[in-house]
Amino acid sequence: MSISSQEICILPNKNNLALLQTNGMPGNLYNNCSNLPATPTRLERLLRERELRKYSKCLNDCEAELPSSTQDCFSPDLETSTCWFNDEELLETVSASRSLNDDGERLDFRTSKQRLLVVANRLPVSAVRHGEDSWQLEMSVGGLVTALLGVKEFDTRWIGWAGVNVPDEIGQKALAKALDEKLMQRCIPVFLDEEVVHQYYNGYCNNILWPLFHYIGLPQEDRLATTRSFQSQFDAYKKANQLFADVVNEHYEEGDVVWCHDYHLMFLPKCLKERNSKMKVGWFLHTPFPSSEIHRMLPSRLELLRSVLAADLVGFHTYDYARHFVSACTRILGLEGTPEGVEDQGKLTRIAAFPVGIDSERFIKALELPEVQDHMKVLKQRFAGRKVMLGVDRLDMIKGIPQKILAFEKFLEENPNWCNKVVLLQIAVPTRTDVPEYQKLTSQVHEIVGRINGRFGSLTAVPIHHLDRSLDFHELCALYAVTDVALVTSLRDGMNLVSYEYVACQESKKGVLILSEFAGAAQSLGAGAILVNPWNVTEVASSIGYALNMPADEREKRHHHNFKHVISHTAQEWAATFVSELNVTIVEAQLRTRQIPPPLPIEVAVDRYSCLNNRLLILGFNATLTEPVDTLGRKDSQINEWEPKLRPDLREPLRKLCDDPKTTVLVLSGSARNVLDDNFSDYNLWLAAENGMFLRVTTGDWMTTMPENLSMEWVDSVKNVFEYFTDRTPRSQFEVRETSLIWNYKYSDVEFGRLQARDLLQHLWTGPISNASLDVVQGRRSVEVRSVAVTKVCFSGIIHSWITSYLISCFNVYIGCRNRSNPRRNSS
Ligand SMILES: O=P(O)(O)OC[C@H]1O[C@H](O[C@H]2O[C@H](CO)[C@@H](O)[C@H](O)[C@H]2O)[C@H](O)[C@@H](O)[C@@H]1O
Ligand SMILES: O=c1ccn([C@@H]2O[C@H](COP(=O)(O)OP(=O)(O)O)[C@@H](O)[C@H]2O)c(=O)[nH]1
Repeated sequence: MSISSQEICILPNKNNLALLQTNGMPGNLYNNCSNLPATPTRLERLLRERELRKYSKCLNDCEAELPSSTQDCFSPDLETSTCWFNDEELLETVSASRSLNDDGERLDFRTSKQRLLVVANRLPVSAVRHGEDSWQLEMSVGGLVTALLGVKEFDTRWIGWAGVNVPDEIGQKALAKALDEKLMQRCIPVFLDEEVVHQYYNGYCNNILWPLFHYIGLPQEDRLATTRSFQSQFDAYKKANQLFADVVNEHYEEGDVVWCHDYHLMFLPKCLKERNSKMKVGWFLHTPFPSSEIHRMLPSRLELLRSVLAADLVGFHTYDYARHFVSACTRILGLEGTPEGVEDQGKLTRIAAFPVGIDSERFIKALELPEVQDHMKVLKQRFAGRKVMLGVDRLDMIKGIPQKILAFEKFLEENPNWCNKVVLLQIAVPTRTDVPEYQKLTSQVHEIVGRINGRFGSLTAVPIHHLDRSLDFHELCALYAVTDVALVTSLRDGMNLVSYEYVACQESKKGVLILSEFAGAAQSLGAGAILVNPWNVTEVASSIGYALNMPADEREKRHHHNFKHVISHTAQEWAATFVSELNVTIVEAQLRTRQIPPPLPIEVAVDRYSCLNNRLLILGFNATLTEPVDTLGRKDSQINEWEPKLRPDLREPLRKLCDDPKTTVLVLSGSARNVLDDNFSDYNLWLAAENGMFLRVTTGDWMTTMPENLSMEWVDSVKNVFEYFTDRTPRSQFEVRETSLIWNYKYSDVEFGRLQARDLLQHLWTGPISNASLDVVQGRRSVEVRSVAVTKVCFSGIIHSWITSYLISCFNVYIGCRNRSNPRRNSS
């Protein structure tokens, strides 16, 4: 079949790439592309990317064949059609979507489905062994599986653990084969031995990270033993992540998108990028990310954050989780948080919220299936005359099952007339059964259910039906469809897809959703659901009463609102949005990299250095030769740390450099003369204090380059302002130098420090310095006020003439200073 005028054609034309769009196609956004800005915004890039993929998919679906010559595509219609992109950037976007063939000139529409490697701890199926080489595969239960099975737009391979130990090669080969043939998404197993699973999955993942991320905290009392085995569990975690990385590397093809999932694989982005820095890596967290104060408790807090930041794009269900993550990176790692993400040494990791959804169509369509209808009939008969409330959860402490049941008990207590008229069906799917905490929870729940049924039940009926098992998809849909109220009381929950599924199946009944405000879903379904604090049993009990008595029109309105959301925010949309964002992030990163001067390759520098005879090394002091700041502010009690000190490990190398007759060293700093004297008097070098206002060789006296008429009348009033803010900003300090004043808050709480700095600047601008000829320099964590003539830039003029007149003829000059993470924000 050839491409008709109702389809599109992507043509490369010499240097430009034109995407020609004909009338009938969707995506009219760029119909008038002469308006397309030369430098598109991120949103525009994203829209292009998404549209492009839609087109490719469209062509793919109708199996369009490429005409023998791209010129064949021209038709009168096409002549008048819209010309899209014509920039190099689009070429990258297109090739990112794998539409570009090897020679980069023609596009192969048929390979345009982007290859996606989904890497998650768990495969969508769990394996049960039936013989030496025979395996039975069963669907895994959990929101992550539900969400990812809904992803259909990509050529997906799923890499994960099959939930079983397979020590022998025959078994491994047979399982790999069975998985390869499974489902529409091919599955590739990662084999983990029992000890690794015990330490990594049961231990580090489910006994440490999971409770911590859900605000349950680190092991205490009977979980205290974990504290001692923490390091070995963390080692197993890293080892397991490396095993996942090995499998990814084995199956990776250039251009693939690698999407890592969840708290089990926080180390994976780093492992992958270390091996191949060009790999497109995204990481998504399905759980909450807690406040930085909670994350801070984790002994491996730094390593985990750094590893995740190796990814190009990091995603969370909600803006709150993303915000917490950025805050952990700024407070714990001391990095720069920007509206786009987190920046470290010029590298930006994009951080954003991507709320997951479900494959709503699958649920809606399932309701028509005869087997689902049959289940519905049976359920309706079984509970005729009673209102039915539903709970569907993994039997996990975060799901608040005991709290839910206690609230239901309270409701029955307070509303005895409802006793025989309402029933709670609780599906509690066993999970992580090897972890003692989960075993304990099971007994606790059984005990409460038994007590309440004993208290409120009769010979013929009990108020709570509790099932410790999972249901198949059809049974579950039937339950969702016939019940009157769904009760989700998670104490914390990344998203909670059960609430989405319930809404999707309630188009006819319009049941009520009672939803914990601590589930991510509360942010999307909050307007239609009754939101509750699950810890407040009284509130939940009264919400149950409200839901059971809710008039039909209110139910309808609430349901309609949520239904609209569920059908428009699907799992497919979620994945497509994430991958588009990842593709665009990579294009933008490439554009950024081109703007930043590349780091000097060490070998080249060393080579050049070695073959020269007269060298001048100009070194910065603060953060170049001093200890880095402990971003957690632990050194606050050690006042002497506030004084900048030459790093002990640099003393020897510096001495060697200074003693080398072929090398002259100059330390150029904003610090005062006495600070440089204290640190460098013993070395044979040049010192330039206060940004070059003072200069001396250590064997001689200080000279000044300060202009004679430099006015310092402003100092006292600025000092008053600095004093005021130092008093009110714990761990901040100010320094009075001979030509400038500097207030710094590098040991203070970074966010508070920034607010205070803003306020301080306001005071300065409207007060003491409003008319003075001063420079106010806002540093990364400081504010400096100095006379206009006092800057390193001025000094560079001075040094330039000094070097020219005195040294340049015989020296080769090197300048060393700290790596600035955000040049825009740094002044001086
Ligand atoms: O694999 P398991 O240890 O048996 O646990 C099942 C899954 O539980 C968690 O699900 C989360 O993902 C959902 C979808 O994004 C979300 O709605 C829910 O709030 C989360 O709890 C876990 O994060 C997965 O990795 C597990 O596979
Ligand atoms: O018997 C059951 C009970 C639950 N689920 C599925 O398990 C997932 C639970 O996801 P959710 O996001 O609510 O929580 P998670 O278990 O991932 O924490 C949902 O998709 C349910 O359809 C299932 O397949 N069978």
